[in-house]
Amino acid sequence: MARISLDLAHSYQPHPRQDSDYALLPLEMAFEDGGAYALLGPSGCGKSTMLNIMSGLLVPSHGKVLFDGRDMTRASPQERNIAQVFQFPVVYDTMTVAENLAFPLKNRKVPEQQIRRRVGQIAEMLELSGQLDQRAAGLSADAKQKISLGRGLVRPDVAAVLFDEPLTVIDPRLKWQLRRKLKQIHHELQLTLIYVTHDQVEALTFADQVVVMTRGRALQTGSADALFERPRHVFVGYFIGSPGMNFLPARMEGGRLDVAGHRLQIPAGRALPAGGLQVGVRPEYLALAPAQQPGALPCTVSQVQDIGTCLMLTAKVGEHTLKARLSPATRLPSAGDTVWLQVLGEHTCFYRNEELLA
Ligand SMILES: Nc1ncnc2c1ncn2[C@@H]1O[C@H](COP(=O)(O)OP(=O)(O)OP(=O)(O)O)[C@@H](O)[C@H]1O
Repeated sequence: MARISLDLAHSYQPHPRQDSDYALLPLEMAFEDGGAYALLGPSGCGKSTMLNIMSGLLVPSHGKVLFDGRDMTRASPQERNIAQVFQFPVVYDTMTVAENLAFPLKNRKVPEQQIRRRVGQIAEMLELSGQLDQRAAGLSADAKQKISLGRGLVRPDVAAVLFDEPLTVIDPRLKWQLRRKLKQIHHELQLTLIYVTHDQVEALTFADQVVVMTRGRALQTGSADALFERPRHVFVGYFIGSPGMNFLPARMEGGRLDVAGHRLQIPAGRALPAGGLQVGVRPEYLALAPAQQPGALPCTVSQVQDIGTCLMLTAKVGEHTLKARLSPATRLPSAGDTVWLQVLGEHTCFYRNEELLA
């Protein structure tokens, strides 16, 4: 295994001139040995480009890729000792499940006995033990993709295993199970796993560290908790969570804080600089408050939905919409009612130019 560090940028164009010409803007980051990472972001943000640069399928147009401090920028995937699992199954139909799983080990001339042991272990982890002697040809797409996952995980000596949206073809019911299984496999095998997805649930279930990306930028790398509690960029606040973070325009002037046109008391212990700000608060932390309570705003209810585990309240403060997750025990307001929502509190984040300030 290896610590993989990147200090690079990539453009598919020969003469990039502006930020939009880059699939990856200049970034510096490291993937620690044995970690479980996810690269998360919307389509086209640069996830596959970053993965392919790590695997050696793509040479970055600028900068370097280091494995344990060694420059591997131009090394092939074989030289890097990387295993990859793609969106669609890569299996040999004429081989049995066991032969497919053994293939990467046979290629490396691993002794037969060790191969049998490792194939047995991986098959058991992925619940393929009962199908080891079956030919891959007759298997379902789910089972074939499980074989691909197994082939990625079977070598104990790889620098890292890279997964590019590996659960796309998997049936939704099995998807949930496999996500958890991969997490468990990570704990058992202690391999470095890097997993590309645009699905936040997939990323947050699987990974210890999630890299949130947009438009060629890696905005924040953090645990599920850090990304939820302290998004360092408004995009992270908006992209993580369901629904995402609420944002309201604010302004500090002459030591006074104005949020969406209302004067509010600055929360204790927060020093805010003068000028324009954005206030970010998660729907989970917006609570109903008594009228005129410090830090609360009067809002007009647009909609209340009972979504089982909670009530989802949609309300307007001026032209701005807020979403609040309220406990099911809450007395139900009706559309058109005025309610006070506690916007400022210990979980509230303040942003300037989209970056977290406090
Ligand atoms: N071979 C290529 N040649 C030119 N441009 C490319 C190439 N591959 C990707 N791009 C562009 O680079 C940007 C990043 O693409 P990339 O595939 O890395 O994003 P992604 O986050 O993996 O998206 P998706 O989830 O849709 O696969 C996009 O604007 C894409 O159009």
